[in-house]
Amino acid sequence: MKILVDENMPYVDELFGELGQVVKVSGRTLDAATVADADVLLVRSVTKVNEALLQANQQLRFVGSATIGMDHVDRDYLARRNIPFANAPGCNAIAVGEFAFIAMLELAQRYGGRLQDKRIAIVGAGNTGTALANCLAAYGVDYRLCDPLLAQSGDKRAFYSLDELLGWADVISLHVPLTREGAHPTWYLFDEQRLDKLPPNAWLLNCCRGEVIDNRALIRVKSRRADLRLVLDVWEGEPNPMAELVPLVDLATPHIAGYSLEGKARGTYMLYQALCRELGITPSADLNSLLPPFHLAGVTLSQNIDERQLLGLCRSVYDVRDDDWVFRREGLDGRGFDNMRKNHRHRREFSALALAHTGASEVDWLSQLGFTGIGS
Ligand SMILES: NC(=O)c1ccc[n+]([C@@H]2O[C@H](COP(=O)([O-])OP(=O)(O)OC[C@H]3O[C@@H](n4cnc5c(N)ncnc54)[C@H](O)[C@@H]3O)[C@@H](O)[C@H]2O)c1
Ligand SMILES: O=C(O)[C@H](O)[C@H](O)COP(=O)(O)O
Repeated sequence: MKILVDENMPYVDELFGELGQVVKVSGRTLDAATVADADVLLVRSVTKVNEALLQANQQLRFVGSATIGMDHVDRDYLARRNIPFANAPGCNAIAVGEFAFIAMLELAQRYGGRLQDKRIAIVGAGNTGTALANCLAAYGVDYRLCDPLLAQSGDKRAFYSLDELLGWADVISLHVPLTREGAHPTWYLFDEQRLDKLPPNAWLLNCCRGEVIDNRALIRVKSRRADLRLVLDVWEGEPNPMAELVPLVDLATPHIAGYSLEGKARGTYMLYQALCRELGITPSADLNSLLPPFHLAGVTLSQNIDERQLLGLCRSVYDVRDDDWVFRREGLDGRGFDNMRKNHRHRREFSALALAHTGASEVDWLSQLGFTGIGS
């Protein structure tokens, strides 16, 4: 069985090696001829999976995408051809939630004031939005959710309209899929008109898909609104972000908000489980054994920590300023953008760091934030 895999998917040899011959390819440039004799195709978000890619292949048994987003996959076409498909919902939700939380702590530190005093609007309350909400709740930050689809579906949480939240929030964090149809499409959800309604001194974070914000309009609005603070992990026109936009952004990264080692491992593992199901095999590999140990054995806290110290703790797990710095230097063209993503292996989740305390400090809320608590 030939298993064609995007080269940016870690742990494929360990997980799929026993199921067939693993062949690694560039997902960005994958073509129909290369896919023609594959039995299994495993992609990431940069591969458009559609008729053009698959028409020469008559033997494909399974397509998997190690991502949450599915806007790159023509699922109707796969269904018409009876090709089973799986993605990895939730695999990198914790990574995205922690990324947005850390970015907010960075902005608070950079511009004064405390994150704890801000009001946060989370637009899209699915896996990643909820992961951010969990971080904010653990730290005691006031947040509200906007998700008309979940509101209609009977989700019992309190929901607000986007316009209500634009009148309430200091910070807006975007966590929606990219959709062009339906009652609540998200393509250019933040067009110029809506960007103009951002409250004074607002922070706007986009960790979902670049095209949820009209990036040209954002350049125009930001050029006349110096008060706005921007965190962009995703860009219209990836892998070529608009060069004029990057200097206007406080924290700029190349679509790596979900790129914790844990998140990537979970993504590959979820596809491994799905393929095993499809083949009628019991999965034998263990997810936890894939991850390397964290470089810090643990941290002992001797007193309660303030926001600056919390940021220090978060930075010891993942320092977003490193990625921002490299991105501005190397990531601005397509090759640099993709290279940075391909070589991105340094980030862990809060759970990698074990926290002990001496008794004088309170660490329960840090466990809720995601750190591993090991008591006193
Ligand atoms: N930057 C990254 O590395 C990264 C990582 C993971 C996911 N993503 C992107 O983020 C998106 C969200 O991920 P998720 O795991 O939270 O997905 P999800 O499907 O769990 O949640 C998305 C939520 O958005 C809601 N929604 C849809 N349209 C909306 C609208 N117009 N207004 C408000 N809410 C709306 C949906 O009802 C859903 O609850 C993914 O589709 C993917 O494109 C990016
Ligand atoms: O949708 C997702 O899961 C994320 O956007 C994911 O992190 C994208 O990463 P990629 O597949 O492009 O490597």
